Amino acid sequence: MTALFPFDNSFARLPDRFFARVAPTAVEAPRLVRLNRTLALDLGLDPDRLESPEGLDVLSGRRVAEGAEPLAAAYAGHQFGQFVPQLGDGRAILLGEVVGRDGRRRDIQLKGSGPTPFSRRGDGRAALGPVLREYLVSEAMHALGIPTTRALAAVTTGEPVIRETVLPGAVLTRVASSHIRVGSFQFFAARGDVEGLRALADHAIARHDPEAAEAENPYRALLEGVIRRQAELVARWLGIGFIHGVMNTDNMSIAGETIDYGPCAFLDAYDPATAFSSIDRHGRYAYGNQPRIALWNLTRLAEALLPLLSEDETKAVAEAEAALTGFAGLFEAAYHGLLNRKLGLTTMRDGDPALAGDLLKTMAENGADFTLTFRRLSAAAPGSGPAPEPEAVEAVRSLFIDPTSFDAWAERWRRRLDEEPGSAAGRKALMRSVNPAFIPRNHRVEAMIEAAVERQDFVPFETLLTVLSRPYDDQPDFAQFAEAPEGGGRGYRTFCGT
Ligand SMILES: Nc1ncnc2c1ncn2[C@@H]1O[C@H](COP(=O)(O)OP(=O)(O)OP(=O)(O)O)[C@@H](O)[C@H]1O
Ligand SMILES: [Mg+2]
Repeated sequence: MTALFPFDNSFARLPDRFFARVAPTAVEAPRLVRLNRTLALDLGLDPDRLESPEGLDVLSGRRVAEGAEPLAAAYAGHQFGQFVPQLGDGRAILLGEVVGRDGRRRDIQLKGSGPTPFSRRGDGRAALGPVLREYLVSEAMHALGIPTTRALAAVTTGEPVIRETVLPGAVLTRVASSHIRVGSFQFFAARGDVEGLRALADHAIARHDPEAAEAENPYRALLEGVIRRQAELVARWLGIGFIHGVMNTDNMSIAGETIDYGPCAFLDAYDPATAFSSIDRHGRYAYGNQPRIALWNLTRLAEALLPLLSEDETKAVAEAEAALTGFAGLFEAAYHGLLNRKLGLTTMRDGDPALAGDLLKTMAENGADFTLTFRRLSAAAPGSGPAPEPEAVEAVRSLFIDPTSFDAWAERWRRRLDEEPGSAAGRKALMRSVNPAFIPRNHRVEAMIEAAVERQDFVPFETLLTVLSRPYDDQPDFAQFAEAPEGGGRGYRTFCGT
């Protein structure tokens, strides 16, 4: 019989000091909450077998799958600006890598599968609520078209985890292009281990930037690759109102995927100062700060890479600075390009960033819901055909405390659209493809978690997954899932470390 996972491991071939080999801890009474059958097929796996008792044993950590080489990776990281030289996978265990049907190599990792040598004071476990949040939000991000780690399965363990209260335990099977983080490089840099740093960089180049190997300075090319991916990723986050919530350097992926959905949340009413995480008291990781923090983290990566950039220290710093200088332009281009598409503009003119910026400012002053404003604008966009229905315009206006402030802006928008090529239908289709109707609204995610944890009711989880798998379609049967919460969702809080 063939193996459940056709593992083809490369990270496990790196030197011993990169990780601790450790098996998952067996759990009492595992039960499958959900298997992502579509993803399983994409990875070339057999979903029926994964759903069988044999699969459940592996997905819950009761049995080590054939070919797996379980390990917890070492990494360091800046947490809220403070450097911690040793973190590492304290509750995650990499089983190995598989090469999917698309030829892409992906990590298969269990999160919440028991203690590792990096657990510090933690129990190595995850509670059901955060596991369901990560499953749902990462899959929603994927459907929204945003680079992310994926969720292959969620299982309950049948064992309690002790947090502020006693909660049901769970394990998430996470799939990622890799789990190499900015903090992975910081781990070796902090130890002055240049050979470790080089081995990690070469591994990262092979996996994420193979063309960098041919560059004049491969390590600068790697740094530039990470900078480009992160600049584009953060622009995409802003485009859907995503707030990561804990952008520590150990939560920033070299592959450019969104990773670690601990305290993440989405904007309801637009306000760039929004920070939902209870431990983010100074708003370090607020919505509008994310580009600045990404650059701060990338600067830490560049510092870690200095010994590889050149043997001459002055030259190394010059290489790092030159690469980092590129961030602003890449981010601005991605962000303003996206904002323009959200407004139905396919060309870029000098005044466009100000036009978009003034809409956002008016939304902030008027408590307008971010997602609804842009989605409804798609229906209110004028074109070469008949004028938009008055109801469509009114649907946007009504989101603003002072609707006349929207009218003043909309006048400028219409004049700008008059200069655009293309048909009205094409414009609407473009806008609908970048302005989702459905995002994982915070109040819906909380209600879903409460139902599962308090009442063992997984129907809201399944329903939300269904709705969020087609975020750009109208889905009239699920219209209530597009609605904003009462009061713009301002009092919402998320909690870390669960
Ligand atoms: N319950 C726990 N037991 C042991 N270690 C933990 C626990 N919770 C968090 N940690 C560790 O604390 C550090 C910071 O946690 P953080 O919340 O950023 O990550 P995470 O959600 O556990 O994992 P990841 O970044 O892999 O998604 C990580 O090294 C993590 O492994
Ligand atoms: Mg983390």
